[in-house]
Amino acid sequence: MATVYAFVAHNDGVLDDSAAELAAAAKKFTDAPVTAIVSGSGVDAAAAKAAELFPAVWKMDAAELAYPNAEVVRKALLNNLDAGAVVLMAHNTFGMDLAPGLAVKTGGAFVADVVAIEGADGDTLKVVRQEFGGVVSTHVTVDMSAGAVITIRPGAIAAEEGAAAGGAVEEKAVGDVSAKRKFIEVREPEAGDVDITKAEVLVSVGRGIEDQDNIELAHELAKAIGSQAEVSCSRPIVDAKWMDASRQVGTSGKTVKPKVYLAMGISGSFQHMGGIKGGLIIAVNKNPNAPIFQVANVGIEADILEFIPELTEALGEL
Ligand SMILES: Cc1cc2nc3c(=O)[nH]c(=O)nc-3n(C[C@H](O)[C@H](O)[C@H](O)COP(=O)(O)OP(=O)(O)OC[C@H]3O[C@@H](n4cnc5c(N)ncnc54)[C@H](O)[C@@H]3O)c2cc1C
Repeated sequence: MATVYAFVAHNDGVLDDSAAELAAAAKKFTDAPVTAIVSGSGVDAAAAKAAELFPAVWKMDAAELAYPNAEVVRKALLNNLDAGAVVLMAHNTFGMDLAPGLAVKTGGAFVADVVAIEGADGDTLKVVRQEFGGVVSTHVTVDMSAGAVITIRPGAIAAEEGAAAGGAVEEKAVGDVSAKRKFIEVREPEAGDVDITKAEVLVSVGRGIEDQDNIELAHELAKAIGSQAEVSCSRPIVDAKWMDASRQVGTSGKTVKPKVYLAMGISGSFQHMGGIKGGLIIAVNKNPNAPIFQVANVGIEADILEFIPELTEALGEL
């Protein structure tokens, strides 16, 4: 098998959780050393962190890579990758932009949004993807003989605890990365009313809450739980303008790490679940086949419009 690379995401010198997940994902199909690729401007700290997870690290450090422009990064990768390379990256917003074009340019196979890796037999890789919002799993074989670009769903493959690779960092010249796509500006999101990323307990409501007026039920439950609890939501609730975007959990919202996550009337789309990192997930849903029951630690089949007030009342009696 050709060299396996992991393109790792980072921010301000801090590696994204997906970096360790990519290291674990690679070990599921190769015993060979995997090279992490850290791209950006001023990435010494991120490269050093990547070296704790991977036996080798390529540092692509250049002013042109300061902003996440997939066209520029793709060119820098193509200037360095060897023929037949197998490249893993997170199935996040940037990975979705970078990966397909990279596969086209390298001529390798492309598999998106992998949730499990079953192993490899020679150049044939077996992976699992999900269809129909997670209701159906598809087992896919991938011919990696001409290389491959594989995006892995964040949170789907568990990182290894306490991995210490002690890798060596090698600086790579990025080469010609002139691109038609130009960086214009970074727009910070408006500050919201609460910081759900700090909450220990999240009462999170989805479309199952049915009506804007019912959102008050979630606030009452959070109040009954105590000051460590906040209310968060899935994206349809923000789209309906029933809650501020600062409360949205998911790949296009916030990433949260509460001790307890109460998912109320949330189906469990990967875009939502991708924003939950750790903690006990308690899902309440009236549909016994809701995909969230496959990933929740505790599943309760109930109507949340009855369950939430009952739980609030019971907590009030403690
Ligand atoms: C690029 C992109 C980015 C996205 N980013 C995000 C994101 O960051 N966060 C996010 O959440 N979504 C995101 N989405 C949307 C995502 O795909 C789903 O559509 C969304 O998460 C579904 O929200 P939901 O679970 O609340 O609604 P639904 O999928 O409609 O599920 C509602 C659930 O409530 C249950 N229910 C209904 N009534 C009741 C009741 N009375 N009691 C109990 N259960 C009930 C139903 O059985 C169902 O399971 C994104 C989509 C795209 C394309």
